Amino acid sequence: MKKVGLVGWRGMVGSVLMQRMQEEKDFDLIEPVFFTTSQAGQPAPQIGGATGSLKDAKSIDDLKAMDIIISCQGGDYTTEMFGPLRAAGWQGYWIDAASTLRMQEDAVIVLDPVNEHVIQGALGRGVKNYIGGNCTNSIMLMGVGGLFKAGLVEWVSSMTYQAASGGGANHMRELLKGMGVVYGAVADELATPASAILEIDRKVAQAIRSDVPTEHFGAPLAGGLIPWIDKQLENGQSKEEWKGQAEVNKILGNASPIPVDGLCVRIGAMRCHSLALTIKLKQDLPLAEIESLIKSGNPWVKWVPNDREVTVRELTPASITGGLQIGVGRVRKLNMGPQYLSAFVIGDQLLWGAAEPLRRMLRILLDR
Ligand SMILES: NC(=O)C1=CN([C@@H]2O[C@H](COP(=O)(O)OP(=O)(O)OC[C@H]3O[C@@H](n4cnc5c(N)ncnc54)[C@H](OP(=O)(O)O)[C@@H]3O)[C@@H](O)[C@H]2O)C=CC1
Ligand SMILES: N[C@@H](CC(=O)OP(=O)(O)O)C(=O)O
Repeated sequence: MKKVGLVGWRGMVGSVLMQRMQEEKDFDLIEPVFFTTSQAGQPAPQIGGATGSLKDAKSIDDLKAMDIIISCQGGDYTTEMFGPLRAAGWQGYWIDAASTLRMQEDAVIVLDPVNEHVIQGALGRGVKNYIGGNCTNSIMLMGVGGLFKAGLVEWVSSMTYQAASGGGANHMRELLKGMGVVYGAVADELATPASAILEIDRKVAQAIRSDVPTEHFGAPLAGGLIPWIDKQLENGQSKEEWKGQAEVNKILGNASPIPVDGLCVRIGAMRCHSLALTIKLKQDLPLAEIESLIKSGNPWVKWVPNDREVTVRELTPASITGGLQIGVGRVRKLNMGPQYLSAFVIGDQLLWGAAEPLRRMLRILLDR
């Protein structure tokens, strides 16, 4: 059995990965070894039949003993450990959630329902680094990958609605605390049906400006939104926006890049990322054909007809969160012309957005 080193297993992405690996019985196929950057020597978790103690995730010798390493520990860890580990002669497979290595020549961005051909080609060439994509990009491609596969996409404008979980556990907590602060500011008035709505609104605005915590997001998210995610680049894009075109084309293995651009916005959802897409198709196709191409993209596409009642029930974080289905709906032709299509795509940011592509890459390696 392959020795698989698990780094970052107790973080948010790592915990979702552990859950999925247990559900899919992946631990039956591996010898798991749990690592930590902070708790070396403490007992390993009771996951997947592991015994013994936690290994030091900074020990090159311990890491070198692994056939495969999966890291959900974050970019700083990858930056610190990956180079020295390879320099020490380690030849194993590195599977990672962090963005650090994504764009490197010797790394593949993994999303096998969309790019298994790219992954298999790279395995054949002896590539050893397999990195999960940015959550928004993975969710978009899981949603409308069928259109890309058919070679129909001329360009995509993608406006995102990204959940708090993209920032990590502390960001989710901050959102919830902020919601509590907003509610608390007007709890008495809400209990009194006769209270004046403008007074409630004034107090809420005051609470959002002054009292909602901003330590992690840098601005109040509860009751609002933040139209910037990640660093600022010189061309005016945010880093999150830059990843769209760079990663989507790398995932697809495109020789000539398809333009992908838009604005990335943080909203007060917990763990579902959504995207409102404008897609320019290379040709005018009937909607029924477009629907069948999108549905044929992969088995996780949940097609939601462009109908009010079903959309508000099925194409929402409340419906999608915690599951593997990727909702695709609001698909219609836009006024701009018959080749212009709208689509709304929504998925769980921690599943297809982070943990699931890594888990499936492990299975691809184990099945070889
Ligand atoms: N968040 C996301 O949605 C996405 C994240 N990623 C990547 O995954 C990386 C990890 O993200 P995420 O899982 O959100 O990070 P977390 O902050 O939840 O976890 C990272 C590490 O923090 C340490 N840690 C310290 N205190 C605690 C605690 N109380 N509970 C759990 N862990 C603790 C753990 O390491 P130790 O055991 O060594 O102390 C853990 O592995 C990101 O940096 C990013 O590179 C990629 C795509 C999406
Ligand atoms: N930046 C994403 C989450 C993330 O970790 O992305 P990446 O893996 O590309 O750094 C978000 O905030 O929603």
